[in-house]
Parts: sequence; C-alpha cells; structure tokens
Amino acid sequence: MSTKLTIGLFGFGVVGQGLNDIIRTKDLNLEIKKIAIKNPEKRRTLPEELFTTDSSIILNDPEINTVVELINDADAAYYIVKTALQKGKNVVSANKKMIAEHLEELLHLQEQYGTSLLYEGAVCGSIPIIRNLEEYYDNELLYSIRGIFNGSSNYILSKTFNDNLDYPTALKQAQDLGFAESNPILDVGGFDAKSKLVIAVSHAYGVLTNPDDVFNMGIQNISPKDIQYAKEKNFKIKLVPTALEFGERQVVLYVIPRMIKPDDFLFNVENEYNGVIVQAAFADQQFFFGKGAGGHPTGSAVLSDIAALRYDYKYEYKKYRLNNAYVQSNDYVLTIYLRYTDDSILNKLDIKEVTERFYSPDFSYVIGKVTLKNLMIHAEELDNADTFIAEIGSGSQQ
Ligand SMILES: NC(=O)C1=CN([C@@H]2O[C@H](COP(=O)(O)OP(=O)(O)OC[C@H]3O[C@@H](n4cnc5c(N)ncnc54)[C@H](OP(=O)(O)O)[C@@H]3O)[C@@H](O)[C@H]2O)C=CC1
Ligand SMILES: N[C@@H](CC=O)C(=O)O
Repeated sequence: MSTKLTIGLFGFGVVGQGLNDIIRTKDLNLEIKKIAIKNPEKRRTLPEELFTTDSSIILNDPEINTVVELINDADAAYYIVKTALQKGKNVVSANKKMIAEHLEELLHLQEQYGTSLLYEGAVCGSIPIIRNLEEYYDNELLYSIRGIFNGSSNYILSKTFNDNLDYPTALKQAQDLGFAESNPILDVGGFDAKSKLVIAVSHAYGVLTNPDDVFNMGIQNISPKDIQYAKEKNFKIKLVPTALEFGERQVVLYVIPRMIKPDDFLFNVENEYNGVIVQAAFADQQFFFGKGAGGHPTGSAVLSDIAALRYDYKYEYKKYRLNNAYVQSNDYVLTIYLRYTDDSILNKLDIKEVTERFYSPDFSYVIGKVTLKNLMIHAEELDNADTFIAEIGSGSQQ
C-alpha cells in the first residue's frame, strides 16, 4: 500500500507549474496542500488561498510529509531543504546548484533524520540518469560518463551553428522558453553542467567533491571563427561535462566545450535536448537521450521522484559508502583547440605536442596538449572574448 503524500510545494515558476500540469492529469493519492512563492502580487492560475509567502507555514505543518522544492534561489533552497529534512519531511528538489554545493551535508542529514532527498529532475531534466547510476551500474566498472547536461547552452549552440542565429538572440530565445537559469552565466559558463556532473559523479563513483575544485569553461566566448573552424573540419561544438576513471581508483572531472565528430552520439543532440554516454566495462557504450530543460520534461522527473517516495525510496549512496571509493585527481592531459590573440597564453599554459597552428593579424589558433592543472591555474585569464578553448580528440593520464 503506498503512503498518501501531502505536499508543500516551494516555487510556482516554469518547473512548479509544469509539475502541477502533470499532476492534474493523474490520480496519484497525493495532495498539494500549500504553495510557497516569493511575489504575492503575481497573478496565479490556481486559487489564491493555496499560496503563501511564508515558508514556515509549510515547514511547520505536521500534516505535510513531503516538500517539493522548485525555487530559483539556491541559498533559500538550502535553508528550506535542510529544515524540511530535519523536521522529518521527505524532499524532492531540482536545485542542482544547491545540491552540488551541499551534497555531503544533505547526505548526512538524511541519515540522521531518517528522511529521503531525491533529485532526478536536477540532472539532465527528464533523463532518468541518477537512479540508473545509483542502482543499475551498481556492480559494473564505469570507465566514463560524458554528455550534454545543459539545455540552454546546447540550444544556443544549435541555433548559432545550424541556423546562423547570433549569440544574444539565441540566448534570449532560451530564456523566453524557460530553459535558462535566472543568471544565464550559470548555463553558458558551464557552472550548471558542473553542478550536474558533481551530483552524477557522487552516484557513479561515490566521489563527493566541492564544485569549486572542478574546472569549468563554457561557451560564452565562442565566436564565428570557432564555428567556421569546426564546420571546415566537419565537427560540431558542444558543451561537454566529462568524468573518467583512470590509474589507481582515480576520477577526473571537468566541463569544457568539445569539438564533436559525426560518429559521436552527441553530434545530433540539438536544442534543449541532453544526452549522456555511459561507458562501462561489460555493457560498453550506452546512450541516454531526452529533454534536459523545460517545465513539463523536468516536471516529469520531479513527479517520478514524488511517486518513488510513496514507496519509501531513498538513495543509498552505495559507492560512497564503499571503503575503496574513488578519489578525485586532476593529473590529466587534454588535447585542445585554443583561439587566442595574446601569445603569452601559450607559455603560461605550456602547450605541448602542437599538431596545428594558424596565425593571422586578428586571431590565431593552436591545437596541442595541456594539463588540466594548468587550465585550472589560468582559468580566469582564459575567460575573455579573445580566447576560446575546446577539447579536441581524447585526453590521457599525466
Ligand atoms: N527551468 C528548467 O528547465 C529547469 C529548472 N531547474 C531548476 O528548478 C528550479 C526552478 O526553476 P524554474 O522553475 O525555471 O524557476 P522560475 O524562475 O521559473 O520560478 C522560480 C519560482 O521560485 C519562487 N521563489 C523564488 N524564491 C523563493 C522563496 N525564497 N520562497 C518561495 N518561493 C520562491 C518564485 O516565486 P514567484 O513566482 O513569486 O516569483 C517562482 O515561483 C531551479 O533550481 C532550477 O535550476 C531544473 C531543471 C530544469
Ligand atoms: N538551465 C538549465 C535548466 C535545466 O536544468 C538548462 O538549461 O539545462
């Protein structure tokens, strides 16, 4: 017999309303008792008495056994989720930034208070990747996970690459469609993809890492020159988070644009769609594909978590609890395409094994090898309009 869920919902924006639309089409032995929002003046599509701006009304209601957190403020979300877990309520959240930043503490809170926090909607929208990494690949060695984890940046890349739209127009469209974060640098700068990678890696390898210790470079400095280079070589450019196991139980993780060949599963992942390639020892390559952003796709993943709570589902964090869990390492070498104007960056990055160079009065590029550690040291200098960096080909252990 499933538990009746009495829900306190936080947030009634793109995802909150998407979830509500889906719930209304089902008969699921659940009730949304109250909805917390921020702005009391906004017109709502549900009766006024359902809404409150006072989060404590939900958090202190003993009848509410489930909190669904779908707000666009990571700090407020942290307080809400932590308090709900401490008060014995189960929680579903789609807030990847908050979860990635506080995962270790949230894991221990669940243990301490016997509560459950589920967050499938936080990673790649509608794609059921977290439960697969946690449960399905429990016994198998995972060589790597990589993919397209951010719908907005992929939408922008598709529109600029395939339809010759300019970058600001494509970004505005992603915002208008409800895909982008309130601060879009989180999307285009690779921060959102990094949060999702950090969460995925905790279930894939049992590694809990601080997002600040993971390198991310985004697509914010892409120019028509980079697109022209990619087209001439029959590549597409995608923003790709990667986690790879190597050496003695080490895992490297980073987010960087990547030149993708036509035979790669990610080549045809366009617009707000996401794709995840899992490379495992025996299963070999497996590809997960689906919408990574938007109210209904994300709402469907949130609803799947809510439904799982009716049967007391919890993440066990099995791989984290193993004694011989993996450790994060940055001893890794990437083959990169680097567009630049100031030659000094070449020395700073100490680029080796150069296979291609191009000079012109207004820009140059080089293809060569660089250590992940050097990219991390010079990350701030690399983030300027005259520079664009993308992985090209495969990397190797340092
Ligand atoms: N949009 C997407 O495609 C996806 C989003 N997510 C994540 O889901 C979450 C919600 O995103 P999204 O729906 O797009 O965001 P929106 O900006 O569309 O909506 C945010 C909602 O949060 C409410 N809110 C903000 N602060 C508070 C607060 N302190 N207390 C109560 N309510 C608050 C807002 O209230 P008000 O209505 O009054 O302004 C609004 O209803 C974010 O964490 C996002 O990263 C995850 C996957 C996909
Ligand atoms: N801003 C995010 C929303 C979903 O997580 C994205 O574009 O992927």
